[in-house]
Amino acid sequence: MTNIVIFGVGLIGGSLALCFKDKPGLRVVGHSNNPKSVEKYLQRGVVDHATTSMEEAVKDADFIFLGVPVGNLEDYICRLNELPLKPGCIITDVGSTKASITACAEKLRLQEGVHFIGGHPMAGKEKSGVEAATSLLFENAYYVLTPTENTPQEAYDRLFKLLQYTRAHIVKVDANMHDTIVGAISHLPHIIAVALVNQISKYNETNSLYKDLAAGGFRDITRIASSDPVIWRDILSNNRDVLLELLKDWNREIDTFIQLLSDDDGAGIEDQFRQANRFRNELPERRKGMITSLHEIYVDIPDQPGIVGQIATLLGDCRINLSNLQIIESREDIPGVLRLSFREEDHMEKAFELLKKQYPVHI
Ligand SMILES: NC(=O)C1=CN([C@@H]2O[C@H](COP(=O)(O)OP(=O)(O)OC[C@H]3O[C@@H](n4cnc5c(N)ncnc54)[C@H](O)[C@@H]3O)[C@@H](O)[C@H]2O)C=CC1
Ligand SMILES: O=C(O)C(=O)Cc1ccc(O)cc1
Repeated sequence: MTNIVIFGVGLIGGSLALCFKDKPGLRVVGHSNNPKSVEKYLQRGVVDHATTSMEEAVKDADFIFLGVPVGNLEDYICRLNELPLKPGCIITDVGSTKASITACAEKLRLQEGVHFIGGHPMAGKEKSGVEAATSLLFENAYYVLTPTENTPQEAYDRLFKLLQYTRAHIVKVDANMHDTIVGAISHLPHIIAVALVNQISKYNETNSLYKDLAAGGFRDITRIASSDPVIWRDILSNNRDVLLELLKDWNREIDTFIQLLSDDDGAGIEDQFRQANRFRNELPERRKGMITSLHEIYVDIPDQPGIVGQIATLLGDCRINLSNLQIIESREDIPGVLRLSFREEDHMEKAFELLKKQYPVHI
């Protein structure tokens, strides 16, 4: 039996638990300091066993996942290192930053035969808590691991193998490089979304039409401003140096627009949009990105007349609301791929369950 222990069974910890739960030979144990949370994990069937005792949780652990906020990770590793751990145990985390935790684990002398490998499943959402957890969260997303030169290959391979249950694409990245890149593509956009919402909310105090008229585009690019304040306080503080540099660059981009507008430089504005269009259109089509605004699934469909209508009717009959439907590849020699978008996550999940009985479906 392989024992997997999860500290912090929230959105990410809970989603991992659901990926491993009921898989042959795996037993999932959840830990919380709060007895009510322990009850909740069991009631929701997210784990096989749950406890408030750290010592009991880790007694036979083969893998320990830390799903707590970034600001608590170092404390957890230090406390775990004081407990009797099983030789061969692998400790890993899911924190959105990787440099400081990887350096901390390197510096700390972990018990003989115990290894830490940093991890970051690069998928999530603006909701938090075990209530928002789903086994589909990581499917087709990247999952970064940050082993160091001291990480035994055997330990990396074991974690890599276990993580196949997430159906994510596991990639090895240097921890510092991770923080630089993820700072740019995830942390900076979260700051921008929050700043934009706060700017508009101040205008709204004088005229509530701002809120009433805020539609499509505004909602799309500000969805992530609804993310958990404590989780994001910790991420931004932890990646502070990288973000301060990125924000200086951001100011330069904004200054460019100030200049273009002051000069009434229409061609320059067009050029900014052209450049952005080019890069954005090159982003991977079918990979679940960091900042997905819609819930989408992809269905491989046979190239036969009426098939699109049949799928739409099937969903409609089950009261599943589609927000968009698009054929993204259709040639005679390959099946078409249908992209179905949903505004509601649970509608996407229902559609996934329904359609997978008849067609290959990907997330
Ligand atoms: N939210 C997202 O989309 C993503 C978050 N992450 C990372 O995953 C980790 C967890 O984030 P979420 O699952 O979103 O948060 P969450 O709030 O859903 O879950 C956090 C869990 O940690 C527990 N917790 C909170 N404060 C604690 C403390 N002081 N001591 C012990 N336990 C505590 C909570 O009870 C909860 O079970 C964070 O490190 C975050 O950076 C990684 C990928 C995506
Ligand atoms: O909601 C989104 O689209 C996100 O960007 C989620 C997210 C948040 C934090 C991460 O470390 C990784 C992914």
